[in-house]
Amino acid sequence: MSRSRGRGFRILIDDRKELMKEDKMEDKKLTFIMYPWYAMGHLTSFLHLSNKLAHRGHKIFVVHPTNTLSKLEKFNRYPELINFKSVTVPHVDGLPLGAETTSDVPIFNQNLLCQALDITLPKIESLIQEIKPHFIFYDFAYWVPSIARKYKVKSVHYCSIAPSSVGYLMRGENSSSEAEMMEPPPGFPVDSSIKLHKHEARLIVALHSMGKNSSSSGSGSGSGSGSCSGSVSFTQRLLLAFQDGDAIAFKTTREIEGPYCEFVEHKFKKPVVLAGPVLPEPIETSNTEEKWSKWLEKFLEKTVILCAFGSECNLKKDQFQELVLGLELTGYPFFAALKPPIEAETIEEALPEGFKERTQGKGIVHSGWAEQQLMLSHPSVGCFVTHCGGNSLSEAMINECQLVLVPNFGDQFINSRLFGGDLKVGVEVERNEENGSFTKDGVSKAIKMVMNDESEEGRKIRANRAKWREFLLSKGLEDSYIDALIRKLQCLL
Ligand SMILES: C[C@@H]1O[C@H](OP(=O)(O)OP(=O)(O)OC[C@H]2O[C@@H](n3ccc(=O)[nH]c3=O)[C@H](O)[C@@H]2O)[C@H](O)[C@H](O)[C@H]1O
Repeated sequence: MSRSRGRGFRILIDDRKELMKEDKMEDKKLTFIMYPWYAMGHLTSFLHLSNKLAHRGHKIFVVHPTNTLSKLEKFNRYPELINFKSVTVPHVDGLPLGAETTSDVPIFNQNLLCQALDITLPKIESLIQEIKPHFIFYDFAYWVPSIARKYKVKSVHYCSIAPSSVGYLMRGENSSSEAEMMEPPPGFPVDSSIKLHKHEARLIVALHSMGKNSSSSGSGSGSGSGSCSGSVSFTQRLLLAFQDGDAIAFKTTREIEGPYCEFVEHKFKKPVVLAGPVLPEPIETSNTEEKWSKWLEKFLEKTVILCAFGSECNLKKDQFQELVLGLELTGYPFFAALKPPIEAETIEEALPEGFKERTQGKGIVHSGWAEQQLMLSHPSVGCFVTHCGGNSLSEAMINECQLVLVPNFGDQFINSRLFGGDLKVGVEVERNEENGSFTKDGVSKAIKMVMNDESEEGRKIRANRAKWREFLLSKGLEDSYIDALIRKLQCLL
């Protein structure tokens, strides 16, 4: 009897002994420490996986920024097995006072947040000594594997960024030019639609050089010696994080990103294990969400446009205004959860002239946090205008809303090409090639295309969207991936 247990892990089982050994292994309950990068998109991603592991009786300790616990507790479906371990972010010169996650820090200063987390090394080491886990799942903290090895703990880089993004963006220490970054790296999957526009490549090259030659309060020398270096650049950090662990895990499926996973496995010469779709568990509604749910109920099914740009994105004021004017231009009701634009203190002062009056009762631009998972599942929501953050896309894909893609930074560009190009489950808003700006007409056009355009392209996108949603929700898919992941992890022990 042969049983495929996931990519590249095919075993011909020809006797009960082998099955008995395997079943015995599956009974072994594991203990994990989860140490995510302090970004909401990463914190929620690690928690979603923790729920799947806890569902199978494994024990998990999740390291989190102290004051963000209130936003995270609601995701914990197994409080008897998933324990939060608060590790406060030390202050580093240049970080806003009290900064805890990427949403508190301007994007090009986030290397300071990296350096602040580097200072938590001794705390993480003492957690490993105290908890004695089988595994530590880590993120950007490239020094975790060297610490884990001291205590014979296996380390897995659980990457919240998709393999297509890792394969495309991680080019090596010597930063690529804009022209090189516009094209895929050598050996990239041939039928991939992923390329970068000029303005996107420019931002990526700037991101990769973030933190280069920065003096810092981090301590010790490079990885491998159980300490960390304060002057490591963002690129070096990510490369080390991929190179030094015992395995790399992604939240994706072979069916969607198999060729990209193989490219990454070959590039880093490291086992790549897949957690599958890691579908978010339903979360409890709160009073605030009740209020928004009642507002949404006023409208016909699948007619409201939901717009949210994640926990980090601050648009420039002119783009913020083009976005909300584009929502208005469609004539559909809309709910936008956006952070105030860079040049404004509040959403109010950033809204275009007369906008509030014109959209009274039909449109809301909400400043701050709205439970996106709940909003996406509401029957009135028919379209999701997203910045293409990894979690936002996976949360949207299991709901019925159509997708309009407005990537802003980093891996969001690659996610947008993957969903709008390879999978064709959504449409990208047209951008100015030189500076990447979009217009209200472009926003409105993209929304109408996916919502009601009877063109061949509109129909094709809606059909693909339904097909991939059905695949991700198919019975047994998620369990098969999580069970295969656990088996592969047990083989690492
Ligand atoms: C992996 C990486 O996470 C980062 O985080 P970011 O917060 O931007 O986006 P998401 O991953 O969508 O994560 C955002 C998470 O916050 C939730 N949310 C956000 C805003 C809000 O008002 N209410 C909510 O509930 C949302 O439901 C999702 O779970 C970067 O984008 C990066 O590009 C992405 O690939």
